[in-house]
Amino acid sequence: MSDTRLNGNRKMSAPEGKSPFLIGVAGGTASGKSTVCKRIMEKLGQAEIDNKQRQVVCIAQDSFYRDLTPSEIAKAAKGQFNFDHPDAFDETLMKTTLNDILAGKIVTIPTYDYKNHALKKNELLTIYPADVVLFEGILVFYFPEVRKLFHMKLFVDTDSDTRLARRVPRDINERGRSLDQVLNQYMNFVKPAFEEFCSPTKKFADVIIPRGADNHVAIDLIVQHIREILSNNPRISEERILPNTQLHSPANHSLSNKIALNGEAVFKRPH
Ligand SMILES: Nc1ncnc2c1ncn2[C@@H]1O[C@H](COP(=O)(O)OP(=O)(O)O)[C@@H](O)[C@H]1O
Ligand SMILES: O=c1ccn([C@@H]2O[C@H](COP(=O)(O)O)[C@@H](O)[C@H]2O)c(=O)[nH]1
Repeated sequence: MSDTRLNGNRKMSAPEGKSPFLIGVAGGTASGKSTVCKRIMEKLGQAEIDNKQRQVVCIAQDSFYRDLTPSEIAKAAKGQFNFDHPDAFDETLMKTTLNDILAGKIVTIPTYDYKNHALKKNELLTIYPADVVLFEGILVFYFPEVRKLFHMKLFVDTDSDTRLARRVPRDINERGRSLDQVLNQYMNFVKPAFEEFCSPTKKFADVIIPRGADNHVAIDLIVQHIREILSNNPRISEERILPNTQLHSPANHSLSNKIALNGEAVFKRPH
């Protein structure tokens, strides 16, 4: 059965299932990308829903780190491998997987084990066709062929002091690093790669979210926009999705101070 939907000004056909609205969420390490995605899912009433039933799903770019060679594994163990360089990712797999998702296919992706610097190939996540797919990571806008797949591009813009202050405890508590390891990796690889590869991709964003998940106005507006897109889709009944977002009205008048717009419209259509 063929499923055709109007997604912005591009008509997409998904013979095997739904073709989702694909949102890229970029930003430096610990900027709050995952937290912003989590908030969006919560506000769309998706957080508690079983994986198979979800209309909004989130995928991390970390699931597309490439396999390391034995000498790279040795380097990684000594904190000498650059996980912030585009070459650390499997661009082809990222592209194929996102294209499969856009074609409405069910895909499986591994989760990432930061302690061992490797994909957990026996812990696969199944991504079922959904209405909205969020794809978050430091370099999701870096690769042109991946970038062009997004219908909406968000950049989480949190200052570098805050990001480092968040990364240190996170990497120590959740990713098995010592303080020295975190700081050395940050100085040698993370910071220079952010400046060279991640920060320049901010210009591709449709919406820049200063302060990440603290920016409730930006998140509410994004949620509202997603809700409108979904309600324009005749296949999705209103009650299945999206209780109304409460916008914080006192802040509405000063929107331009809250969201840095990168273009003439708040949200651009697919390009
Ligand atoms: N607005 C915030 N206030 C306080 N802590 C935050 C905030 N946003 C994220 N964090 C914390 O900072 C760390 C990194 O956030 P995360 O969303 O995982 O960033 P990213 O996905 O960009 O690496 C996590 O420990 C998270 O709980
Ligand atoms: O084995 C690894 C793989 C990645 N990293 C670091 O992770 C961040 C990206 O994840 P965020 O959640 O966006 O912070 C990247 O900066 C890598 O340096 C790692 O340390 N080890």
